[in-house]
Amino acid sequence: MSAPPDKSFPVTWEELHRNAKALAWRLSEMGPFTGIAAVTRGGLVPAAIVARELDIRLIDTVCIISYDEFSQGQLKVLKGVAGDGHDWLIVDDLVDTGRTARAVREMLPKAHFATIYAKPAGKPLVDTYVTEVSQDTWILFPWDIEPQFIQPIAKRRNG
Ligand SMILES: O=P(O)(O)OC[C@H]1O[C@H](OP(=O)(O)OP(=O)(O)O)[C@H](O)[C@@H]1O
Ligand SMILES: Nc1nc2[nH]cnc2c(=O)[nH]1
Ligand SMILES: [Mg+2]
Repeated sequence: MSAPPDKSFPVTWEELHRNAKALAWRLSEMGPFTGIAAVTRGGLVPAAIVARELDIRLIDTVCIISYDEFSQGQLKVLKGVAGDGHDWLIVDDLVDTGRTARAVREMLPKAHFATIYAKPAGKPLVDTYVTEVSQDTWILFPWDIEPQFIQPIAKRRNG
């Protein structure tokens, strides 16, 4: 198991819902979209929220394995989507290095690619995003975390 990057950016369910709705507001001025391709697994919850807001009922999945916890390995595509992505929206939770986005874009070159979060290296690969996060920060999604005791700052500083 590799270690997480030093800086973390925890996201609550409420913040995620608010940001996914902000993404939907932006996307509502584009399209209309025939359907959504959610990039599993991180894109599933954002795609559900965007689909609800844009009244899209046709949802498919692009299934990719990329990261094992905090380190990226060889990309493995388990399942794609038929067609070239014309009038389709791709939704993922974030772009980091952009490797996943690049692979999905190659599969669906005509689709509109949207994420909630974008780090600088992956930003050029996304058509629409909501929040930029620095490259050395790890975003912690609500489904990856649970509340637990944490030492006061003073104690953490003094070792
Ligand atoms: O821009 P990149 O460096 O390629 O990273 C971005 C991808 O990494 C995460 O997925 P992950 O592989 O962790 O799988 P998961 O969605 O199943 O959690 C995230 O959901 C993006 O899909
Ligand atoms: N949860 C999470 N998954 C990622 N995959 C690539 N970058 C990240 C990140 O910052 N957070
Ligand atoms: Mg993912």
